[in-house]
Amino acid sequence: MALIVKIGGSIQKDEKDYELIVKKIQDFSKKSDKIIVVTSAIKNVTNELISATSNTDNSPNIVTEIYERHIKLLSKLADGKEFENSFKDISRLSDELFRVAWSIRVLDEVTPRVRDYILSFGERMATLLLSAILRSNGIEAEGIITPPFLTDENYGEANVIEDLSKNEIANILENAKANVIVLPGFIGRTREGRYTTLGRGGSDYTATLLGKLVGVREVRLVTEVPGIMTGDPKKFENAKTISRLSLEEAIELSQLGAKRLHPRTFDPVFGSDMKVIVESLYEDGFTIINGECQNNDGLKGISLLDNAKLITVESTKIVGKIGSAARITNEAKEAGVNIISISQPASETTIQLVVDSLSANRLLSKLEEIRGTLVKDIEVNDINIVGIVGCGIKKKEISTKVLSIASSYDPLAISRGISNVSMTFIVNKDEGEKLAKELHKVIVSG
Ligand SMILES: Nc1ncnc2c1ncn2[C@@H]1O[C@H](COP(=O)(O)OP(=O)(O)O)[C@@H](O)[C@H]1O
Ligand SMILES: N[C@@H](CC(=O)OP(=O)(O)O)C(=O)O
Repeated sequence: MALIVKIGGSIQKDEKDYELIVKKIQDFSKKSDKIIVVTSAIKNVTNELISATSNTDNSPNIVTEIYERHIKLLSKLADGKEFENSFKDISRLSDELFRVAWSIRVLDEVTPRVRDYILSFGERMATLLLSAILRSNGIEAEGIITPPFLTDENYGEANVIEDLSKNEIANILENAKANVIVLPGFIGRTREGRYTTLGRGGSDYTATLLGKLVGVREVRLVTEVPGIMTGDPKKFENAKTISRLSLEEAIELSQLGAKRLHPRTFDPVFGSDMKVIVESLYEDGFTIINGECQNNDGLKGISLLDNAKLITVESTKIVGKIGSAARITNEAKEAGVNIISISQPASETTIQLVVDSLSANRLLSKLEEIRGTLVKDIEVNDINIVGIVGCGIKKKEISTKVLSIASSYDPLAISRGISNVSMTFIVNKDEGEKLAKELHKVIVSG
């Protein structure tokens, strides 16, 4: 039975990391006759490529630095013929990237299609590097840089066409010469052969979707933290690994930003008996994700989103008027702004929208255009979003406890997520961290 192993970008930074990755793949090879390794771009490369697309003056320098990092790692970790061949392959890809970097510098324009094309180099170069390192360490591995998925043309957040991709993947597996196949995560291609990306964190989603399309039992997401934790260990000092999450809990936590997982990561797991394991390259501890809520489930994890704005649109003209909410949300659509949360009191006098701080101004200027018609007043507040997840929240005694803690922070809005396994509180910006830490204490103390 094949096994899918996703190697995150956070654990691809230096020689030590690659030594541990080699060891991990060797260990997995003892248990599984076919391994599909999905790789992300090496640490920070996607962010750097994004900055190349917004800071076009500097793009040739950025891509030169990316190329040098790959070659430096290759020269330390591969030798002889392996080094020579892979050096040529990585250099060929980098030449192409360098030419694109110069064109965007000259044109000072990057379309969504070109942006995805540029981002695709991160995962493609990582595929060449990782497969070369595995081979240099005696693992029979083949790197295939063609993305395994066919997608639509929704650049930046492409949708995978599953039936066509299934055939593609079957072809890849049939023609592969090695038992360890390294594929690029995060990227796809259209039927015309143009590169697309699936959205940030998309390699985790690549791994689970491949798992579904190939029909595997287990997908392993290998990263720098020992599983999905009760809170981001960078924000919550005493965060602990969550040993098991039901699918609903995992979906809620990933949507709320835990472990920077792509929001669709767990979609492919529905209706299958595939389990997903999130584990660390460096230490023991892992999270198993599968199945439904269990009776003894309590509270599992917390998230704190601290860069959001609450936009309150006030208008007596909204009351009882069919289509007014649609009109407001359509402004967000027109502005290309994702609505994180939306609410309206039964009096229908206001509509509250929560959006990312970075996109708030785009929405505000669209709303200003309809001031005086549908919109009377607009209020903007800096807020935090605190989300708490766990099947236990369905139990009255647990939800009462959570609500009573939150009530002392005077939440601006409260909502519940899928299958009632989460609660989200919108609070003023200076209150979020305190509330999240207090709720986190309740989770950790069980
Ligand atoms: N609840 C959480 N559990 C674990 N990690 C979290 C959580 N919330 C946020 N993170 C952050 O996610 C990071 C790992 O995600 P990411 O950098 O995308 O890894 P990778 O590149 O390996 O996919 C961790 O370093 C951690 O700071
Ligand atoms: N490289 C892409 C895809 C990805 O999933 O990366 P990572 O596994 O490092 O989160 C990104 O940064 O969005």
